[in-house]
Amino acid sequence: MRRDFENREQLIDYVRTEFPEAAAVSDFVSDIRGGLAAAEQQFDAVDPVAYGRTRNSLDGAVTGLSPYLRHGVLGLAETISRVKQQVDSPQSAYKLLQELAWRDYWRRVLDEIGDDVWEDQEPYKTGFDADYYQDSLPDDFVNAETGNDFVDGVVRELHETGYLHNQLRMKIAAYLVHWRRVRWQAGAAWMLSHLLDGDLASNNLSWQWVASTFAAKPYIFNQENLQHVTCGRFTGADADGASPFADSYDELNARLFPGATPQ
Ligand SMILES: Cc1cc2nc3c(=O)[nH]c(=O)nc-3n(C[C@H](O)[C@H](O)[C@H](O)COP(=O)(O)OP(=O)(O)OC[C@H]3O[C@@H](n4cnc5c(N)ncnc54)[C@H](O)[C@@H]3O)c2cc1C
Repeated sequence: MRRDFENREQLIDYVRTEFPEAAAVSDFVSDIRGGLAAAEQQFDAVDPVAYGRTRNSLDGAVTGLSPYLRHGVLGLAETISRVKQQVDSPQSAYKLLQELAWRDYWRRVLDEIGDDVWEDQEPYKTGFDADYYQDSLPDDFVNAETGNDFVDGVVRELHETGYLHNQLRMKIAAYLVHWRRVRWQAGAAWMLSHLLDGDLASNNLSWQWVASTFAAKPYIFNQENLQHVTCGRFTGADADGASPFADSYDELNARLFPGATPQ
């Protein structure tokens, strides 16, 4: 493959020509830059202390390191030790180190289970058997035409940027599996094919965690939490103003999982 390009446009044209099938699926070009210089620039902006305080918010100080870790531009062990050097004591970087440890953990699970990462690791704890869930993604979902500002906005964001904040990944996964009753495998394959940091271990095992096939209970969220973590960017409402995410957690659990055994 060619490696010498005069500018980014030339590189983009080359990739489009070499991978016409990919260009046909999605022709968006993400702002995320590849390469070591971009990775170093991204690392220089990391603030482990602010990360610990704000990482769950869409406006939070998340690192954007995942594409570089995924493609080996930055090594995981090297990144962990560089983060520790940035702070007075590892305690100050606790949250960031913990998240990097999750990455390591998922990778080790994948090493053990191999291709079974596509199989349910445990039964669903939702009160439904795996057969209850549909195998394919609904058309209105993939086309971002559900009418719900959160769902359509997140689908478009993933298609256009190749990146989603962790909270958006968790919530869109929960929507597909628990509100639309889609098997997590269909959602995982879709997300993996669009993410610039697409990683079999982190992706599939996180989907299984949301679905409850690798966790003690399903992950869900409500409208209040959605609006809070997305800093008001999404209302979570449908075109008619109603929201499938309204209600308390108790009410949502009763509605979504009527046959589940209480935890
Ligand atoms: C449904 C779902 C699918 C996911 N798919 C992927 C994927 O394909 N590739 C991928 O790299 N991550 C995946 N994640 C994990 C996480 O969402 C991303 O690593 C993170 O959002 C990447 O953005 P960041 O680098 O700004 O993260 P930050 O929040 O800044 O985190 C720093 C680093 O810690 C690691 N990390 C953070 N959160 C997690 C986590 N929950 N699990 C594992 N490692 C974590 C990542 O290496 C990340 O780069 C997924 C999570 C969910 C819920």
